[in-house]
Amino acid sequence: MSTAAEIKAFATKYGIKNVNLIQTKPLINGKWVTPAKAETFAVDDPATGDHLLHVINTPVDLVEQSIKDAKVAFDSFKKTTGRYRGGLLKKLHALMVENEEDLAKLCTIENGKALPDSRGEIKYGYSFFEWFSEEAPRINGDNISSADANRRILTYKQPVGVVGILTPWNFPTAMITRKMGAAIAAGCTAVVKPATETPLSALAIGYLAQQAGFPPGVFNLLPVDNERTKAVGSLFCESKLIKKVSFTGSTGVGKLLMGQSASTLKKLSFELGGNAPFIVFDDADLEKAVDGAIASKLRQSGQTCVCANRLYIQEGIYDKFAKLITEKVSKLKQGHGLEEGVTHGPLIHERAVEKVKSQIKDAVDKGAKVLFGGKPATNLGPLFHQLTVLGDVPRNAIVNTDETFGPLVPLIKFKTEEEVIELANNTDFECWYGWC
Ligand SMILES: NC(=O)c1ccc[n+]([C@@H]2O[C@H](COP(=O)([O-])OP(=O)(O)OC[C@H]3O[C@@H](n4cnc5c(N)ncnc54)[C@H](O)[C@@H]3O)[C@@H](O)[C@H]2O)c1
Ligand SMILES: O=CCCC(=O)O
Repeated sequence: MSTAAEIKAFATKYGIKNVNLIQTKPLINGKWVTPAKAETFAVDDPATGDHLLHVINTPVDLVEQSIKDAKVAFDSFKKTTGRYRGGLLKKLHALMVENEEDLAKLCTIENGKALPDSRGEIKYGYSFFEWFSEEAPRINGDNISSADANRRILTYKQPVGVVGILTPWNFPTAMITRKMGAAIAAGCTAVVKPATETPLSALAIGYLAQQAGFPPGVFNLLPVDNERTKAVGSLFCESKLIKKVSFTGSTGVGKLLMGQSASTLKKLSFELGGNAPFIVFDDADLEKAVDGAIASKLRQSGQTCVCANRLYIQEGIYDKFAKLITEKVSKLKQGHGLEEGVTHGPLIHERAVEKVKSQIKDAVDKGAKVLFGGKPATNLGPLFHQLTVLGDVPRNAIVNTDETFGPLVPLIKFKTEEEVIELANNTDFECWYGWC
């Protein structure tokens, strides 16, 4: 792991005021643990490729120990009142507010997103603690009418037990706080494996949870490298002590985890991939439609699960829309997320850059036109790809069916409402609301 001097130098370099937020060891049963044989992995700045700090690669036996510790902690934590747990979350919320700017910087440094985006994430992240601090005291059951006059039916809500939390790099703070807020409010304890790319944001929450007075074992943080991630994923799914797994990430990994959970019939909550359509009709307000499309499609350089993936533009407004979105995208600024004025940072890893490149090549080979960008931007850093607008994207291009998770804006022309509804719904991803 990084030495105290390295951590101090890192904090000074990036203007992080609260140096205690920077932790590089796993948090197990209320302690920052240094294993006997301390292997580490590097945390990189995706904008430059520089190794920033080294974090301990938690050994599997310590992960197992932390699951046992979380179970012991659960046996008393489950008996606490919702009001007590709400109080813990309230304190943690206040501490995150106090350390907001430092947390935002940490997020940008390891994830690459522009600082204003990270500030938004931290606010979004701590809002879950505020929300669940208010929900915790009001976890009520139901009194249900019975068909039999001699009976009463009551339901109680009880915590499920130890929860395994697996979070992604694209919201290194908010995906932990959302899952953890709910678990703690309910009276569960948690073992968390943060994304390998972004452990620092997670460990900073661990530090603040300690300051907020979380009892030992209630919230455990287990950073591991990519190789060990698979072993920890299957351990969480197959452990009899873990009663629920919550995961945000790719559909492929979600399927794997679901398969691994069969042996324990685990309760699962997953948030996976998507393929959202963005539809613009001829009578749309052009400015608003273009601004909305950019905000949705290019947020965090296209790396959020709620990004629009494919843009359907009606033929009457198509040319004007294509011209305006190209103009507006050309004014956005890519670069290091901490640099003033930068709106878009790098992608997270080489696989992400390759996916964008291959979807562009596929669409262009099938007849799409590059209206803006179209190439990697290695002049900015190894993981940058130009923000790209493709026009006349044919319907057989892969981008119609496969999520990009990158800065590619594909414009697909349509004629009628019936046609576009058919196209929009022609996807393996189900509509959540049952409207479509
Ligand atoms: N829904 C979301 O918010 C979200 C977030 C990130 C990524 N994604 C999806 O992931 C794709 C690209 O990102 P990626 O390739 O880094 O995704 P990924 O699924 O490989 O990684 C996401 C997270 O899952 C963890 N993970 C990976 N393999 C695991 C395993 N076997 N067991 C347990 N955890 C494991 C990783 O540490 C990472 O933090 C995107 O196309 C998108 O669909 C979705
Ligand atoms: O990227 C997906 C997570 C973002 C969210 O659900 O708010």
